[in-house]
Amino acid sequence: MFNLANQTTFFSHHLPKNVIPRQIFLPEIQTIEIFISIAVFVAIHSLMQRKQHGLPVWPVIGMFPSLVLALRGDMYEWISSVLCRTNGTFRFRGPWLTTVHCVFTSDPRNLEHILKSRFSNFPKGVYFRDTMQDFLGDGIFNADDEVWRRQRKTASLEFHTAEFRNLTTQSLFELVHSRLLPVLEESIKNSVPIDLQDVLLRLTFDNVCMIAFGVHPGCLRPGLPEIPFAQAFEKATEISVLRFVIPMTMWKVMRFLNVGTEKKLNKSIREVHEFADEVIRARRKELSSYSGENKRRFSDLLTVFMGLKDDEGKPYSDKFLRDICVNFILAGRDTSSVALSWFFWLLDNNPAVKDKIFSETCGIVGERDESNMGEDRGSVVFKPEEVRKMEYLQAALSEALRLYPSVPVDIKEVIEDEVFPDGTVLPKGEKVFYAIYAMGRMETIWGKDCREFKPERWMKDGRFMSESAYKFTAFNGGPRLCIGKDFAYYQMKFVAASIIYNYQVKVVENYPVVPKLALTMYMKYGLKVTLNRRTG
Ligand code: HEM
Repeated sequence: MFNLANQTTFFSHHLPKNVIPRQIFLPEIQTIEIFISIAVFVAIHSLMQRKQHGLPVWPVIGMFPSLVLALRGDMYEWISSVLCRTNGTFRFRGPWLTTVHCVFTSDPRNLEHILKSRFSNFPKGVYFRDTMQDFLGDGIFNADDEVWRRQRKTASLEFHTAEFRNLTTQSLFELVHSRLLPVLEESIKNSVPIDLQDVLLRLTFDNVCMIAFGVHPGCLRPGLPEIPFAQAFEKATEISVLRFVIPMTMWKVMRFLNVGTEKKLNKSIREVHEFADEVIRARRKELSSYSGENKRRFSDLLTVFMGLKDDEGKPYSDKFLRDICVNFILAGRDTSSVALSWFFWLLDNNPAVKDKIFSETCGIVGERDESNMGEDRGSVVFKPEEVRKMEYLQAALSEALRLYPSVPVDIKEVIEDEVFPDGTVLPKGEKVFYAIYAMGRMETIWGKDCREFKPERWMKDGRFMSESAYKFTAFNGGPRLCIGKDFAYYQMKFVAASIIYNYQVKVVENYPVVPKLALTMYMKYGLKVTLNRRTG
């Protein structure tokens, strides 16, 4: 029979001599038992909620433990697995009294609803604006309503002018032939692997600075020098995204005290802004020395916006001009280069696709008239009309973006109570994350082979066939469809074709390739490759 007195004696025999045995009373044991029973019940109940809600829901802290665990691994794969379990939509419940609550979706019907049918009810919203305000200010990515509309209209018009097209293609041509290929040649000469992601980031950074500012920071040149502005820009995007997973009050307090990640963010943003302010000052000075028609020789966005007036008929402030440029750099810098990095990694794993792209480029060069034949391989420059003909390459790039979209997750906020087409109820103020990365991994959207890299799924009768923007959302959709989409395809095709036509690219064996948590889908450790010149 259970005897409490005997139990106490048993314990006292086994205690070191100098420890005075403490009496354990029945009520105390009962309290412990009750406490353990409650804990077990709560744990079982919370874990059982995983079936209904996709994740365990704990009292007070909600699903936060799962998020913390996910942050230590691959966040995008984690979101995808939860969305696959929950048929494409789930509600994330964070700790009580925090802002970490939202809905995740990857259902194309919901995406069409958000991005097109009910566009005005799903702005970027206060939460996104608050989180990104320090870095992006009132620039196009961070703006809604009139502030967004005005920038969108002006930029869209400018992107379609002949001067702008000339500026972008000319700058790209020079970057590839006078910078990229010499840098790649240097790595062959020195027989050292090269970080292709770093090289591509430098290329698109120089290219987009030309588009936004009309200046060339010179990131891509032999020796690959460190450019403080580019480094600060990267740090600022990386740290800004952390604000989405830290409770708002916490990062606001850290910002106020200027400590931890907020201190680093503050420093990086200051450096980005100082660079932009300097360019703006120099441009104003330069423009004031020109008159009339001479001003037309600048077709970058900064100069275009400098010539416009706000609602009150006043020229835009330097701060607003800075925001516009910083946002365009963010839009055009990382997106194409990280997409190209994933593309080259996928080609390394799929040599048959690489061979097909090489054959396509050779076929196009082969169609040139006799006078151009016999050109040295390195001196072949693809013309815009030839780049447009590379349909299989376009399919392969689209397939890479389907699996590794440059913007893996995007966010909107609901203004008025709403119901998604899949029945999910969204109260006013709810934050909605649409998981573009997860969409590429949904069998319900792309079929059983969704995780395979198959450019052929984009080809029909030998021609590239695009997909609905609500199924393939790498470039967003609806009124906020990426302004730079056509240019981005041109840029990626030109760069990819120039590399593949000239070199065999091989990823260094066993090189770790994993995504990094940032606004855009960087490879955490870059992409180390070796190059061999093609001959013949
Ligand atoms: C592979 C390359 C690219 C991809 C995957 C891409 C993707 C996207 C996505 C997903 C958005 C929506 C972002 C949001 O609203 O939160 C977007 C917007 C935008 N993109 Fe791109 N982009 C690419 C290249 C470019 C380039 C090269 C430029 C310009 C030089 C550019 C300019 C813009 C602009 C200005 C917006 C804002 C549109 C708006 O809010 O109205 N993009 N892009």
